[in-house]
Amino acid sequence: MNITLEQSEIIQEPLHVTITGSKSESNRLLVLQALFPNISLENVSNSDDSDVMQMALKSTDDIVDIHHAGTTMRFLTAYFSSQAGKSVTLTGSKRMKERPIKILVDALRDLGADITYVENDGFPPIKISGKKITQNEVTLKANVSSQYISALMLIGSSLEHGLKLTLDGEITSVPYIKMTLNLLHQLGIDAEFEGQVITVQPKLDPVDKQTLIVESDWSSASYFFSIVALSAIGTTITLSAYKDSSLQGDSVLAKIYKQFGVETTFKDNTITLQKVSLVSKDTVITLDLVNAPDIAQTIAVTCFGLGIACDLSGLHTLKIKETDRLEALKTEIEKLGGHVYVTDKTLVLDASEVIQEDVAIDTYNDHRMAMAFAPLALCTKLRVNDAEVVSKSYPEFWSDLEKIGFKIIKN
Ligand SMILES: O=C(O)C1=C[C@@H](OP(=O)(O)O)[C@@H](O)[C@H](O)C1
Ligand SMILES: C=C(OP(=O)(O)O)C(=O)O
Repeated sequence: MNITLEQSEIIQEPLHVTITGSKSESNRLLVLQALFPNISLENVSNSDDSDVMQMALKSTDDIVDIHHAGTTMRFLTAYFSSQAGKSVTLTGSKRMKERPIKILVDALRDLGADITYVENDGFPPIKISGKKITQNEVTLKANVSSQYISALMLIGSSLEHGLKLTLDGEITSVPYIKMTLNLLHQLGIDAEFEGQVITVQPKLDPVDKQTLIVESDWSSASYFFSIVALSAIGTTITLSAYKDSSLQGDSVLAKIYKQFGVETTFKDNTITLQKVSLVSKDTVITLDLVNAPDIAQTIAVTCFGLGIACDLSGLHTLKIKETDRLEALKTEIEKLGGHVYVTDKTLVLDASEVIQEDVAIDTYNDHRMAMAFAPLALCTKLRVNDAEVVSKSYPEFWSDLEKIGFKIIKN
């Protein structure tokens, strides 16, 4: 489905949006629930990535296709490796077969797991023959994806001797590791993350019966921060359901968007975003996003829409996500008339006055390409190709934009 976004103003009241649960929290908790069925979950994400996680955990098929879902692929690789007697081949989309998994597979093999590559070494699909894992110490490289580390942590307490992970080198996307740690703690699992070492103790007593409520997704909230940043002073949008102390690293948005004149306040599980000041055209937004890689696209496009420069670093993981997000951002912003310079870990955008009208944005099977560019409809008419990609994390994205006044025509 391709769509056209007519140049819009957000005028409809009340400007309130309820966002589905965090897909990162949901996918961790779904794996933990499979290990500890005593727990119940509320506000689980309705994203494709969480749907496919639920489907895979229930599946009795020999082959499980997890499509584009990175966390699902990585978390299930660890989970199925530890399920004695279960044999499964995990596969995914064309892009998933290009997203590396060797660091995780090597770590699991070091622990005694039985995993073989079905097509190309180092990449899905993989065939897993589940085994009882008794070894508990492993070292793995930490600068490629934190998902490998979270995957191991999630199964750690179900292993006979628990786990001791030694992280080699710089650690990327640290808040996601802390999110995993925190969820383990909520279940009463003894786990620590000190320096370069993570330990997870085996859980000998059953986990207490309890309900965990997933906080709504902060990465999804980022598109509304961008919308408010690109709107007139006074524009206000409220989003729910959030917690005052978030486990999601992307909650740093509230601090970052202050620089774009957006004030964030929190009350009763609702965040209120309000445009309170204009941003000077000679502002340069300089940020290291190593802890919040998923909001890089949103921020780059906000800067482009405001006509200001940015200098973003810490982006080395963007090349191995749903698409090469650095190249995709450069191509699409340049189609709109901007100037972007990328390396394999940085993105620099020049300040520019002009935004070309009626450009068709390609989305490269990447939900965040579609959602990050959509707010530009406040500046010009634009088109978005394959707009249905948003369902990977936020299926109601387009209908929520319509609710707040965006004019969307399906082509
Ligand atoms: O653990 C998680 O839920 C995630 C970790 C991050 O990946 P990397 O650690 O590969 O950067 C993030 O980009 C992804 O969207 C979700
Ligand atoms: C990178 C992402 O997801 P994943 O790695 O889980 O596919 C994302 O949602 O931006």
